[in-house]
Amino acid sequence: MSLSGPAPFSNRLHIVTWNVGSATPPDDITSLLGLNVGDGNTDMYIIGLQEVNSMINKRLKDALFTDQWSEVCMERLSPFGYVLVTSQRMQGVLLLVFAKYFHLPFLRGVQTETTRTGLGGYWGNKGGVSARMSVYGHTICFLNCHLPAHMENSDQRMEDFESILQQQQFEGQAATGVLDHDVVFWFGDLNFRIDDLEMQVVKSAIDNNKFSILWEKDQLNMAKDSETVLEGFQEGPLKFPPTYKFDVGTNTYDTSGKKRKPAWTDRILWRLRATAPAGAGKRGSISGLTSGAKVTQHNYRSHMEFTVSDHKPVSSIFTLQFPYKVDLPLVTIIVEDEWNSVADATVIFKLAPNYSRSSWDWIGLFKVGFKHYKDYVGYVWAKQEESDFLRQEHQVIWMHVGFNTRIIFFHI
Ligand SMILES: O=P(O)(O)O[C@@H]1[C@H](O)[C@H](O)[C@@H](OP(=O)(O)O)[C@H](OP(=O)(O)O)[C@H]1O
Repeated sequence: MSLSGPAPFSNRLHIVTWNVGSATPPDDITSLLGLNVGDGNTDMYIIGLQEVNSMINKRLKDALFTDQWSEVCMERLSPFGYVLVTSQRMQGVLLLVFAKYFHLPFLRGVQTETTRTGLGGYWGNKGGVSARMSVYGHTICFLNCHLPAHMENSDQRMEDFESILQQQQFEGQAATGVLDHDVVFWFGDLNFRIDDLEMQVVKSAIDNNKFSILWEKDQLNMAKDSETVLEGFQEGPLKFPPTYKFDVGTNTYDTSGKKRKPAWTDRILWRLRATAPAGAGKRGSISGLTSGAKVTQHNYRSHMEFTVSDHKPVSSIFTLQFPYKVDLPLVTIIVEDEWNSVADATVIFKLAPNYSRSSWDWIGLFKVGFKHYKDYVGYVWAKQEESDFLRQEHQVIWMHVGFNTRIIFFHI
């Protein structure tokens, strides 16, 4: 581990949650991703969807991704240098985590979890999917939930959230449960409603931009006062109109026979792990290192322009700051020269002393603009021969590769 001086390290995250209501993706999601207004400084995109249709996308050859939403997100983000780091799907609940390709060597311990809570835990129409990783040495967990619908199920939503937290356990020492991570982002169609107030009162508050009248009757805000599991979770002010429920294709609240009361069902919250008091043992010392972690929310908004679903998408941009950065690569790849022939296609790699090799390690050759880690042009196994044990440098040679562009990664 290296402490690279006093300068804090910061990461810009763009998080989206959207219940897409089984719709096919709209042609253009540029504004949802802020690609039209951004300064290109976003480090990671985290996209949590609910009610994704399971229809197989025949255009996609790679069997890994079988839905149009993953494809459209990859198509939009890869030209900007974002690569899908991991994804997790549980029926309609989908989580996609993208990062700028040059961060990849420093995103480690990537794991995902799923928890079904529908039909008493047997059906994945409701529940949570998560992805965790360490980012330059700091543990982060992203949890995308779709909690039960309907006004009267507020307690059930809290119970399901607790059971998702209990059931999601990751391997390894650094962080085993969701709340053990340095930072947690919790988002999704959490399905909380606005209690008590009559439809007319809610609609008039919305029409007159007086959202604060509704805040205190929002079930999630109310639950924050009484539920211990919500301690430490923070959320920015809801300064956008409730994102549910709209007539599809319009910006008009539900005119169907169901007449659902508008609600902020779609939310993005975050939580910093509490720092253990001094002398609290091993955990305490880990916490000591992360005590300067800071999350700044730059915006929290809905996107009214998207009408394919009965929900509007919600997005938020955050800066994450940590007091230090672990930026020593486990593997250094050295390409000495331009490759002009197959014979030149040689790469030397050096491993950090603390890196324990696996026979599954491979080195991939990627085109600039690659979409995910299996999107390689070619790969070779980073095999370890007995005679290699004492060597610090190792060499691999590619055969049969094209020589257009290249990015090389060691896959752990
Ligand atoms: O698709 P699922 O997981 O089974 O759950 C449905 C989903 O949450 C819909 O949003 C909801 O419709 P509303 O948003 O209109 O309430 C529907 O309620 P419903 O049974 O009243 O149609 C739920 O059953």
